Amino acid sequence: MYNILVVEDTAVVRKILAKLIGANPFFRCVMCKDLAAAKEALNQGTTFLAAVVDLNLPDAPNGEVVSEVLGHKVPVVVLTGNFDESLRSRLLDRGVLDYITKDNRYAYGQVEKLLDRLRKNLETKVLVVDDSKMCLNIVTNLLHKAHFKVLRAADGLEALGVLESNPDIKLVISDHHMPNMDGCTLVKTLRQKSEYQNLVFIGVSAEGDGLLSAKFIKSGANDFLKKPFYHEEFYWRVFSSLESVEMLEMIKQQANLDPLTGMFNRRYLFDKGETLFKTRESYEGFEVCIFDIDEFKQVNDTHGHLIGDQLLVQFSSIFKNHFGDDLVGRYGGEEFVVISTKDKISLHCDVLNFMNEVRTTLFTEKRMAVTCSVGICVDACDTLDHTLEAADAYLYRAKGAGRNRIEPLNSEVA
Ligand SMILES: Nc1nc2c(ncn2[C@@H]2O[C@H](COP(=O)(O)OP(=O)(O)OP(=O)(O)O)[C@@H](O)[C@H]2O)c(=O)[nH]1
Repeated sequence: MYNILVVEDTAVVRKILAKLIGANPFFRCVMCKDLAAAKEALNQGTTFLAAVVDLNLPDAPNGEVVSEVLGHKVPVVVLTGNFDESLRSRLLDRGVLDYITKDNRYAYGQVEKLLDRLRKNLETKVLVVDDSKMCLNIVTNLLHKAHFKVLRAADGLEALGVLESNPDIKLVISDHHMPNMDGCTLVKTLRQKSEYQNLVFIGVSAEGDGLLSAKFIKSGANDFLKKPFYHEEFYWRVFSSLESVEMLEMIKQQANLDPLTGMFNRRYLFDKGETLFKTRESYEGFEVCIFDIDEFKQVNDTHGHLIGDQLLVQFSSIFKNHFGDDLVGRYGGEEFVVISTKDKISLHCDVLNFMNEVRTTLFTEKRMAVTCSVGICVDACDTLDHTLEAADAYLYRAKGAGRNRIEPLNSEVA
């Protein structure tokens, strides 16, 4: 949980901010009506992720709260009705992270979005690459103020080494003219490797005739900044590049998940399953199981589709608990798949334990008893598809033999 300090004298604005910021499960708001209350909150030793402050307070009408909060090294977001451009630029120069005016209803959403960005930054590693110590320090300082974790390198070659030993770096901010390897060569080299396709890369340079920015972008950079840059532009370019890549990652992740149960879907099972299949020699085993809930149609017909959905969610949650070490997913309707690389006896025991839990569980608010049937193929066929087909044939046999059983049953664990 991260604390957010809100210093605002208008009750209705406090209420809006409390609702918006409070809706974020990571945030706890500390509300102050004036500078005196803010001082008290800051001096209590509480750590704040950021502060959202109004400039015109009853006991501090000229933005005095900004110095107070900055003095405690807490990032400041000004939310004000004051549209004075020179005041805005003076405050930004003093290190205020952003100056947001209350001129439309989106302003409040913008504040919440910025706070959430700061929270995500705590876990975001950035590599700054520059041969000038002074430039490295300026950029590092800006990034630290926005809560990023910062690593540094003096040229492109050194950057490659830092990236190799820190695969969780999300963003590179790189100068162009450097000894050993320049910025454009660095980004070109990175984009040739599959592991760096999602890395955000921002080129920076004092050379700004347009040719270099084009060269950077053509080499694979996401954006370009001309030195010297204004820190507001720096932050928003960094934030928006990160957000685009995060959005793409989220879409990719969603594309792999079944929306009802949150389990991996068929597409992902095939993709990941193929990788396991190709490398199966290196594991203790390679088995495929297909589980199918017995007479599930009757559940829908008797209690309706929503109860059927509830049952699937509950079933999949038990399923995930029992096969946490394996590749598992929803194969279709009421069918679930396990692709396992452990030895066949261990897998068989897991299957039996799972089926026993299903048999003894009462499902949904209707407290229904449920069983399932399983087909297991313990010896990989020539392809993954054929292995799945073999497991499916066993499942068919289990259904035909009366359901609520494993086919074939391993005599060593039966
Ligand atoms: N509620 C709900 N039902 C689904 C979903 N996907 C598939 N189904 C239903 O699952 C039922 C599967 O029925 P059948 O294939 O006849 O199988 P069954 O009734 O389980 O019978 P056996 O497999 O032979 O034991 C169908 O009625 C589908 O409409 C879903 O996401 N939610």
